[in-house]
Amino acid sequence: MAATISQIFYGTLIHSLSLTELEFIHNALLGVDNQGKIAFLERNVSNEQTLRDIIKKWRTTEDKVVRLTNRQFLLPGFVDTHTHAPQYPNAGIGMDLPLLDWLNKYTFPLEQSFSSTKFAEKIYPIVVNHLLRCGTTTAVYFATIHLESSKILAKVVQQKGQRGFIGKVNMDCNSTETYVETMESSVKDTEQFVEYVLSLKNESTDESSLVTPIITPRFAISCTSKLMNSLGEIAKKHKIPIQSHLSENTAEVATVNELFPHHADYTTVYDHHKLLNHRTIMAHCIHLSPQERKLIKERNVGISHCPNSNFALCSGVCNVRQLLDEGIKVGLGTDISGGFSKSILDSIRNASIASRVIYISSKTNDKVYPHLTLPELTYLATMGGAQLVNLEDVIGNFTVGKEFDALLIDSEAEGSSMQIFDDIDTIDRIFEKFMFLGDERNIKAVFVKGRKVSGTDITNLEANSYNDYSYMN
Ligand SMILES: O=c1[nH]c(=O)c2nc[nH]c2[nH]1
Ligand SMILES: [Zn+2]
Repeated sequence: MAATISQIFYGTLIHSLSLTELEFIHNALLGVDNQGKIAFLERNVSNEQTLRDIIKKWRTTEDKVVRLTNRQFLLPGFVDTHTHAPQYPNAGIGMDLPLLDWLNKYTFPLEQSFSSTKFAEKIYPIVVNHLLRCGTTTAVYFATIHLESSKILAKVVQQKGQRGFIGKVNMDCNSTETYVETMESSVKDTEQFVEYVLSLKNESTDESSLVTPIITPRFAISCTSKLMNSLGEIAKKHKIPIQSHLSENTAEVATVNELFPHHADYTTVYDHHKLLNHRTIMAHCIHLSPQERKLIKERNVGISHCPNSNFALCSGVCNVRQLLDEGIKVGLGTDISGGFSKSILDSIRNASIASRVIYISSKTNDKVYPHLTLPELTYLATMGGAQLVNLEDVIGNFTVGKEFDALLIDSEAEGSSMQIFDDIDTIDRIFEKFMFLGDERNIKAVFVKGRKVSGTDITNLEANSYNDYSYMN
């Protein structure tokens, strides 16, 4: 029996077919079923009769059709593969220090405030709302060491309908006196947290299946060997993902080498504790040796590239071209508040600039690393991220059968900072302008699994202009 169609979009769709192939589908007719899945995608539906025939074939009605203007298009939702929800109040401050000092001065004191569940209840809904507004349909979150506040983040993500991977942070050494756990409590609380998030999945509402627990040793400096071993076991037992930081800053790498002198390198420390596998996401990975990259590739670990953070904390410039050439999975992350922006559009722009820095400095060398192209940047923000969270068969582009995580982009939204010129700007130019000049004002609606989770009324796109700034409050 044919699926029940709940919504149909008619207009331009833009998505990645592969790392290098960006597809523009003009006069596309895309149907979403009542399970939030893409039921059909017809190309070049250029006349009304064909449109009506297709609608009839799917036993649905024309009132389900949302007609995009020729200044609008659909994009797959963005995947933020690395961000710290509790650090959001610090976004935009504290760029005067390198990583380890920055953690001690700015980050740990703020994270410690989440010992108060009241504080978590106040901050986390704002974070999730703002990320959704920016088009982040899937986010991979670090919370803090606190069990109850971490549960609140998971619950908020679930309630707001975002696809989320939520980690209670683990730290049992080398922190401040007040922001640290014992090994035993860290393991116990992590087990409880995992059970809680898995139980959210089993609730009967539809959106409940969108949250997943992720094991989150902060980094090797703040975890004892015993703790890392236990966390590897918990991840294995529940078949759940793992996230951490790796090789972000040279002082961090030197400290890890001092703390774990029996291991060949930083990557091997995690490998020894069974923390590297196809479900692992490692943020940064700027200063990896060739042997470390080989191990990352062998274990099929994904790397979250967070260029804003890498520039802001002066950590270094990651050679993403080299990682891609070596067949390593890469996605983009905002890394709030190491990175000062909450938007994956900003990650796209900084990834572009970082790749140009690498290209410029490689031009005089034997090995030249070409900078990332627009199709590659689009892929990293959508399909690349989907790969990191092992959802490449579920989200990331508009393949029939996938779930509809999408953004409705309006290049002429009210207050938009993109300038469109009628006689010059074709849709491919408009798309490129959006990627480099657009912002959340241009993101008219955000869908996760077919459900609108952010944005304005889309029933009459010609008539409605975007003027809802309520999220600013
Ligand atoms: O950018 C970062 N942000 C953090 O919070 C962190 N903790 C360890 N290493 C880190 N890097
Ligand atoms: Zn981080």
